[in-house]
Amino acid sequence: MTGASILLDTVTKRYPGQGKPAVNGLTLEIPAGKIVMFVGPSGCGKTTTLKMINRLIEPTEGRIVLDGDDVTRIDGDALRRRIGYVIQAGGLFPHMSVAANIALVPKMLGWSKERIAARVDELLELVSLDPERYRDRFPRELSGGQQQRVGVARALAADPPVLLMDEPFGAVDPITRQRLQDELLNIQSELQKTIVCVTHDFDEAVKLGDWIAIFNEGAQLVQYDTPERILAEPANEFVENFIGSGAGLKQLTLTRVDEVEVADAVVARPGDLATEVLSRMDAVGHNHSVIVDARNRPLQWLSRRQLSRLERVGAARDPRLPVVGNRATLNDALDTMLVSSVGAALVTGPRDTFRGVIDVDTVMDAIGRAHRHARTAHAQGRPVGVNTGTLEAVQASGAPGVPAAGLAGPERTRE
Ligand SMILES: Nc1ncnc2c1ncn2[C@@H]1O[C@H](COP(=O)(O)OP(=O)(O)OP(=O)(O)O)[C@@H](O)[C@H]1O
Repeated sequence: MTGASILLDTVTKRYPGQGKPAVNGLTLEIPAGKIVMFVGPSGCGKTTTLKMINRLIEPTEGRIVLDGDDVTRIDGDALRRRIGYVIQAGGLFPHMSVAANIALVPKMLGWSKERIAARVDELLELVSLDPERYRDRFPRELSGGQQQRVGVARALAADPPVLLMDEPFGAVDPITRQRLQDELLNIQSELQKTIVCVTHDFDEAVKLGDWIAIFNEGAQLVQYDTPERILAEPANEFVENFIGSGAGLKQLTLTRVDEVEVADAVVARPGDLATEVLSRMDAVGHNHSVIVDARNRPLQWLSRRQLSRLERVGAARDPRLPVVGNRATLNDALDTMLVSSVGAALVTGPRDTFRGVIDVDTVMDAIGRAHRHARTAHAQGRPVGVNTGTLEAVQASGAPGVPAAGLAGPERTRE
């Protein structure tokens, strides 16, 4: 694991001229290598809390502890080199190329030219941008999603243990957002950074978060728990309202396509005889066949009727093919199925290769199982989150919120 643990220890932020503190005595443990999502109503102090971690905002009181080191008083610039920071739309410098944007921190750290160039290409590959095509472009020559990818690459440049993200995917369309979220999860499974992310989108919090912190005004922590338990056992009415309607449906966001069994399909290749494909479909009672290219990537999904009009299978790629990646959530899969004429979706794995078919029945089964699992899940290793004292005090008192106490209910945080 490369992530570092973070502790906010009784942290308060008072802005000059403001009556109430923006953040009030918050003690929050952020476990190493996990994704923690901050959600809550506008102005509740999410961004202030996030920016106190890299001291873009200085806490008025309290301590910030990174992997056991008190970093509250160390040089802020030095601290920020250990913490990647991603903001909406990437926050790229418009007059600098993609490569120069990514190279910012490595340059400051005095890396050699060769090392920087190699790192830039490695990171572009990591965020699924072809280095040859993109390294010399300027931000205005990129789509919103591509800019966001470069923003993530830049934040990861010097391999920091911590990544802070402030509404990273707020400015892109829903489909691009879904892809960027999937990519972040893929990157995270490889790198295991500690990621703290502010979002306005509760579904995004459920999809990405190992832990979700739900705040009310003054960064009062209302519930700090796994997405499963927040959905199954909201701490109070505030959380219920925040989750909104369709908590059952949101369970779909908890399960990924690679966790459910996908169905086999009759697979054919360009050039195959249509009659031969049809007879293979007859043999297994299937009404559709998936056409894949030489690298096993889906090209078309043909019905009996479509095949019966052909002599041989063609090589064209259907741009409207309903495809989901295996890191997508069942919610994403359901969205894709609903616009597909087949009422199902094709699932692809690494390098977009075809894995199988997912249909509505599979999704419905999974909802039932997710619900039962959430209710019986253990709350082991739950990090502390309170507005009522230091970590030591909370632990010494054995008060609600202590991870070792384990069974502390969701009512453990005081409002
Ligand atoms: N520089 C500042 N000076 C004075 N008050 C500020 C400053 N920055 C933020 N605040 C106030 O502190 C409170 C918390 O703001 P913050 O930006 O942390 O909230 P947030 O939860 O991130 O909000 P949003 O979801 O709208 O981005 C708000 O009441 C805000 O008006």
